[in-house]
Amino acid sequence: MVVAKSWTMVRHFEGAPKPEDFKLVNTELPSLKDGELLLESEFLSVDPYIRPYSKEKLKEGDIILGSQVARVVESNNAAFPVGGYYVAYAGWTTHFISDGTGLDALPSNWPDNLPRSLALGAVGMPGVTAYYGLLEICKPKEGDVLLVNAAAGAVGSLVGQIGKIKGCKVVGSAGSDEKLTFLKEIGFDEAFNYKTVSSLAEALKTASPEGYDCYFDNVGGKFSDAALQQMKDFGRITVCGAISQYNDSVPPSGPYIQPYILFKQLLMQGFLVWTWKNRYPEAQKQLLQWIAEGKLKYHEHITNGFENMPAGFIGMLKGENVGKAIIIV
Ligand SMILES: NC(=O)C1=CN([C@@H]2O[C@H](COP(=O)(O)OP(=O)(O)OC[C@H]3O[C@@H](n4cnc5c(N)ncnc54)[C@H](OP(=O)(O)O)[C@@H]3O)[C@@H](O)[C@H]2O)C=CC1
Ligand SMILES: CCCCCCC/C=C/C=O
Repeated sequence: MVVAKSWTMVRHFEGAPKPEDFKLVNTELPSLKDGELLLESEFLSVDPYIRPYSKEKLKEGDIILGSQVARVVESNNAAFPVGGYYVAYAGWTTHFISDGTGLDALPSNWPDNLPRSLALGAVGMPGVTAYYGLLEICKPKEGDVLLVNAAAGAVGSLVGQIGKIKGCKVVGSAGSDEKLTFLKEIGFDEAFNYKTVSSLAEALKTASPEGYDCYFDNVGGKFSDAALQQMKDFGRITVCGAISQYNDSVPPSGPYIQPYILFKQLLMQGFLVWTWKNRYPEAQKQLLQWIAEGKLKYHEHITNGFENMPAGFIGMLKGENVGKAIIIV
């Protein structure tokens, strides 16, 4: 008999998630039926979307939302042999039974020397987000100036590097000086700490006095209010995330942005990676190639131990991570 350990939601989050919002439960899993397989999580992902999506998708007592790279340890389904690795959205759990629905095999050309955890990061959902969110909405051209915030994180660090590959000048903002050093190491031209600058408007002007052609927004809120005013005419904006607002229970009122969009003739579009689900392989192939060529660097922020998963999640939301936040079971 296999016992699955799972993190469940004690109560809906109010404000920032807290350790007491999570409860670890043990569940004995039943024997497999025909067509079923048992998987064991190897790496789990903690992502910002868990905070906003929990409200609509979970009820109290449910397993927390999330994805993992998991190995088949027992199988009654010939299509999923023992030893195979898959990305699943089974939530925060060490073991789970599946009939194969929704399991995504790692790309077939996965190099032996690459950690499988990258299937949750640079070659997974965040990588695909950076790839299509930047290339299909911002449509960067050689010589464009690109701005990205939460720049040292999973998505932002890839957006900046893809911008460099496409010939942009890249400006990033992040929340610590350690992160600014990281951004310079991976090729950002300019970087500033949004927590310590005296004025966001001045920091944006100093980093690019001529303004910005492309803005990849992971943060929203006051940062976006300032960034919109620094856009060049006909600038393109990908609204990928709004992490500064995920803990708000009442939407804050901000400046009304229509005049900036109107008089600068900006293009601003929301992006959800699920819309690109059938084009994952194409992006993953290119991301793997850039990694192999040394053009795309990845960094992971590892939390060891399934029991530390809430701390890893809370820490990521607070900005403790450089690169992709990963839990090793
Ligand atoms: N639309 C889509 O399909 C997808 C959207 N996303 C979005 O992209 C964004 C980045 O996700 P991901 O790369 O996985 O996460 P990150 O690895 O970037 O981790 C989150 C980061 O957000 C920053 N942050 C937290 N609170 C604030 C705040 N109040 N103001 C500014 N920055 C803050 C922190 O960095 P710092 O130290 O710099 O503050 C933290 O490290 C999120 O908004 C997420 O929701 C992600 C995947 C798919
Ligand atoms: C229930 C799974 C939701 C995955 C959402 C991926 C898009 C992310 C949006 C914001 O972070």
